[in-house]
Amino acid sequence: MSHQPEFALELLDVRKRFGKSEIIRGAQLQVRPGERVAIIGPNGAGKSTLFNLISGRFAPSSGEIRLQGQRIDGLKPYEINRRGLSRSFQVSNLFTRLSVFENIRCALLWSMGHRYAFWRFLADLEDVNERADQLLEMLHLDKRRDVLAMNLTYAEARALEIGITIAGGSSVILLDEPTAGMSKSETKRFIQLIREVTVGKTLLTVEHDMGVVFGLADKIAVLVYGEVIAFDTPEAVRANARVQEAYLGSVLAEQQVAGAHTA
Ligand SMILES: Nc1ncnc2c1ncn2[C@@H]1O[C@H](COP(=O)(O)OP(=O)(O)OP(=O)(O)O)[C@@H](O)[C@H]1O
Repeated sequence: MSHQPEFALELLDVRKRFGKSEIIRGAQLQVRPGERVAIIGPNGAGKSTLFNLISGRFAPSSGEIRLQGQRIDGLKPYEINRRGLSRSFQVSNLFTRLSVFENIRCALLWSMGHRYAFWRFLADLEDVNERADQLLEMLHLDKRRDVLAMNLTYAEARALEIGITIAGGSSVILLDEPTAGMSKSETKRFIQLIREVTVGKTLLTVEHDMGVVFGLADKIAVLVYGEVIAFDTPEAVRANARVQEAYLGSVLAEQQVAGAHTA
């Protein structure tokens, strides 16, 4: 039995400069296995940059990033993926001319191709179709199995995208604004779907919609000017005076006003 590290993902004094400006300024974060974490913060706080650092698109200027206790900072995105971290792709990265089933099958084959020796790969090939169908059922896409990806509704395409992200069996999943562009009822269903398909996994999302944040996250990380100023349960973050002042007070007020107008 391999022992499980205390943290699935750790950021230790992570910094990132672009030219002269330091965008991530000593970010700290310790995420336990199985936690669902939403990263929130004002525009330009560095949320996307943080995701790009974790997934290996950028290397940090200094600091450490650890996945299951092992350093991953400076590794290439595919190497980080191989170690068990998967980031959602944009809808446009679906194979639009392949069916839903074929998209999932490709994701499974791709992940197996680099994880297994060739003889093992051949043996496992027989299981792939079955596993693809299981995933489609979980995603509630089984009835859309043979539809071309280009003919899916927006919400279905986002579900397929999440299926592709989790297909490889990664234990840490990064989702960038998973419900962006969805209606209120689609969003509600989609949060439930994300909860179902990520059971047992560690989940990080970047999210602007506070309804999604409070519906999905066990913990919230508040990023302001490249620093994590709070990392706690939704209730504690909501009550945190520093967060209220820096960010959440105004956002919640705005979203309540917006909600009142659309209600
Ligand atoms: N490759 C880059 N080169 C130079 N500056 C960059 C680069 N990427 C991001 N930045 C700058 O870093 C800052 C933070 O951007 P980032 O997109 O990470 O913020 P964010 O919190 O995701 O914002 P939003 O909520 O608006 O998406 C911005 O000022 C942005 O201009």
